[in-house]
Amino acid sequence: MADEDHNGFSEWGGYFEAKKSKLEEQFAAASNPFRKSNLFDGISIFVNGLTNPTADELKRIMMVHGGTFHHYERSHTKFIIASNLPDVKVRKMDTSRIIAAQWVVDCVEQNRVLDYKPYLLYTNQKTTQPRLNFGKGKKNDSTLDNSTVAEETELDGILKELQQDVATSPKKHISHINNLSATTTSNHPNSSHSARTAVDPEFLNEFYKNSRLHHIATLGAGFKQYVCELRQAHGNKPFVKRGELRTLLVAGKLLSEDVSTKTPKRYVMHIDMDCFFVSVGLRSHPDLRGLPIAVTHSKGGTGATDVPVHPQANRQVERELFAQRFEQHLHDNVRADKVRYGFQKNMSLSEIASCSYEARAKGIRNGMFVGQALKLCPELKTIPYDFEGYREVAFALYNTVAQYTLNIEAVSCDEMFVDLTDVLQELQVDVMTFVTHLRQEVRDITACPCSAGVADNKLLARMATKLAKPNGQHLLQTEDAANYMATLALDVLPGVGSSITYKLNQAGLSNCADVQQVSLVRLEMLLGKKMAQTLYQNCRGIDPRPLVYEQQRKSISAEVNYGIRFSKYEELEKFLKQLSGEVHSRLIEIKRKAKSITLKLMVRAAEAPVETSKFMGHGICDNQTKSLLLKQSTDDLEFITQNVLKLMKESGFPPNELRGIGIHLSKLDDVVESKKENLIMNMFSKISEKQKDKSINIPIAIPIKEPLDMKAKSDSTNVLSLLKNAATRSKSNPAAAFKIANFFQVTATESSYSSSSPPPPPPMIHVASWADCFLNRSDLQPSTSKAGLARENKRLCRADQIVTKYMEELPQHMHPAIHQYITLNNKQKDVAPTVEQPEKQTNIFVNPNYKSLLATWVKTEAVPKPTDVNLIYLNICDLVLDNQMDKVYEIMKYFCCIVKTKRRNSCCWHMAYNEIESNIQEKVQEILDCHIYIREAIDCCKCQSFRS
Ligand SMILES: Nc1ccn([C@H]2C[C@H](O)[C@@H](COP(=O)(O)OP(=O)(O)OP(=O)(O)O)O2)c(=O)n1
Ligand SMILES: [Mg+2]
Repeated sequence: MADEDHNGFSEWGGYFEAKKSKLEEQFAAASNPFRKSNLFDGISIFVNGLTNPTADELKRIMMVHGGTFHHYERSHTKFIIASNLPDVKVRKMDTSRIIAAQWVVDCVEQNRVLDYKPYLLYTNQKTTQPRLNFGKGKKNDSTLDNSTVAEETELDGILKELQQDVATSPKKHISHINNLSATTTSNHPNSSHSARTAVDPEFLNEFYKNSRLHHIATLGAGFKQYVCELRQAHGNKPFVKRGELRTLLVAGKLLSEDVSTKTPKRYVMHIDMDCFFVSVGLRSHPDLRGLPIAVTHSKGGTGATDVPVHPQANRQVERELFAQRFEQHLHDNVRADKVRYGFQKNMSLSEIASCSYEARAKGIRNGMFVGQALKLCPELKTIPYDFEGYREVAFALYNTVAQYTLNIEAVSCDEMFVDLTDVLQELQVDVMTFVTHLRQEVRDITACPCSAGVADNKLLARMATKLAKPNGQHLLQTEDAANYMATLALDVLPGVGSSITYKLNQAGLSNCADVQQVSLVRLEMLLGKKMAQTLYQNCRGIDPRPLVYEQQRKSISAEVNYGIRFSKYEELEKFLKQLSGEVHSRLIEIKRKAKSITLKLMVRAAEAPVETSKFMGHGICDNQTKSLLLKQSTDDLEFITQNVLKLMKESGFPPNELRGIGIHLSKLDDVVESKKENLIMNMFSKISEKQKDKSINIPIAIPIKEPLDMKAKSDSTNVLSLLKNAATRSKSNPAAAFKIANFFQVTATESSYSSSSPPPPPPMIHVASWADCFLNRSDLQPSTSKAGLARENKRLCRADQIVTKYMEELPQHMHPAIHQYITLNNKQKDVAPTVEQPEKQTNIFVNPNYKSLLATWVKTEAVPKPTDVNLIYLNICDLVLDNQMDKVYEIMKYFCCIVKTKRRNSCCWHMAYNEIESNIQEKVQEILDCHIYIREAIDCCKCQSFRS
């Protein structure tokens, strides 16, 4: 079958081969306890079409009498049981194996295997068309004799008895089953138990080839890496596709709104393939387009609503236990409902990875069990996985976007965020025209539809995609965000899972609209500071998270939660060695070393049935983890394996109680990162060398020539003096001059400067040296991480703004000197920290003694130096960005109180405080779209500082 060649199972003999083997094993496992004889030992049947007895009944007969029932026809299927088959079908078949169902019945009746030839349905006298054999088959299809009926009744009786046994008395059931298993296991040493469990040395390979979660996780991680590589390889080269698009726009082949007059705005796009696995699958099943389709391991049809269930499993018990756990411990009603409706008797527990929108219209959802889905929509068609296809389409999607921009944050194989600001500005194209063009290109290349959402942040862009799906696009305007968010449920927000939803529900908050009505303080009481602040913003559509383009792996793991059935420690040890090898090879692949090893175990819960409803599944488990922090990072297989075995031994769980095992390597060091660090170190050492050289050239104080004709004064170390002097001399802006002069006249009476003082300081702007600064140089240590640097840049821009604003009322002629000051001050900040203490805490308010720091500063300094004012502002700003609004409030309140106690130069401090406060208010407005109310305020008639 063509599909099988591309479905990732080819090495396994193809998807259906794998599936068929599994079903055979399931059948064998389920049959063992029912077995009464080995009459049909070595005989397999496949039932094609309607028969009498029915396929179900024949299946039970085979179970009881040691035969094999094939759900699919296989090359080694001994007999095909049928009553009538279409000619076209028969022509292609080996008719020498097609027999009537009565043969089975007669064999049971006579308790021996009869010659099948008289039961052949066709004789091959004609080569073109086999002739229907009106012999035994026909006669026997018409009625069942009494003995068959009796046999059927007996079989039904056995089954009912077993089921009742199972339902009413778990203990009795288990001992009964154990007895049965003991006999059957000894009779069948090669039973399925070892064939497809983790005991089988081939198991791990096969598991990973078939595990969809493994495939999507690998692809997702792969694309994060891929984006990094593309970005590094691209450098500053132009994007070819932008040129092509420009040509189309110029030629009028693509019509765009005129955007040239619009203010540049940030545009974040979220793009996601529609029912990804289905869309890829439909490329090779075009005839199924428009129908309810699901991708799953299950073949669907009646096979999915009537699966053989291991008699040791107890679906009813398991269903209730699962539901209770989800509801009571995890408050996860979605999953509780999933098991309640999906664990019904004999329904397939295969999960639907993806379903078409036609299936969704019938109530089917991704992740639902196939059995339940078929109850909702019996005509649901299932198609197999096509892992190679997903890879191919995912690459096409990423490559298409990457030809326009590499400002891509990879999310998964079918989903990413893209910052379009830059490409839109360059092409002067309107955002939705661009998105239409891009989506069409993706569709042309992949033959799969995708949807896109656009907004000014990631959260809103993702929400916009929800509005766009399927096969659409949506622009969510910032001004509509809060109203739109109010319509949404809480669990659509990032990081809001079942337990947070539960907590909020308990507090009477059931959706985003409710949360919008609640104060931040109340949310903090409910959820803790960090989550509360995120939720406070998110439910209003505010999301300050930047896009992360170069994502680093933080951990790597290999987990198996299927087929884990050990009886001896040796089997477990062998498997742990194999799994260690697997996780080790993944570590080597990404060229990393790990410092922490964690063993994750799923241990059968005490109350859980020994065998699981899902064939070889994990059932209800308690999760246990054991970790080890190594002295040194390692990528040594032997060392990792030894530690894994040690952790296993320490855990003390018996091998037969394990249902899932995972090895997790974390605290990864990074070859690339350490290279980068070296680069940074080198760069810094070069800078500091340059700085040494430059130190001769860079003056600590820069003489400003005209127009300031002020005399030099060595102790003029702050901008205030400059402001004062400038103000008193300002002629160009009388109003400002008046204001500033007024201010300084007032301060002058209190300060050492007075109108009667000697001539003002010289025309020098002092570059505040670290020694001048009240706070440590290390307090201004910029972070070397990317995020830190980005934040630092933002802070520095802001620092410029505050100084600029601080002095904006100065006459124009002073500006060059001030700019010079800022530039040098920033340069100093950039270089200085690397010379001495390269790693130190950035934010001074992290220090628990920050209040006394503030107090000492205000008390000991005569006037606030701009360096310190900036530092305080920047550090508070960081707290705003980190959503630590309580702390911001606390600091500002305290700062204001202290400033109010200042007697000398009080108005300088008033001005500094007000400057910081108004800038912080601006920042809060920008980020949280609100105003922070600070109870304390400066109320000074001298400098006219009043809260507006
Ligand atoms: N638990 C999961 C999550 C995802 N997938 C696979 C199947 C999906 O097709 C694909 C992409 O996941 P999406 O969440 O994007 O789902 P779809 O693309 O199927 O649907 P939608 O149109 O809602 O995006 O990943 C999976 O197998 N199991
Ligand atoms: Mg998708």
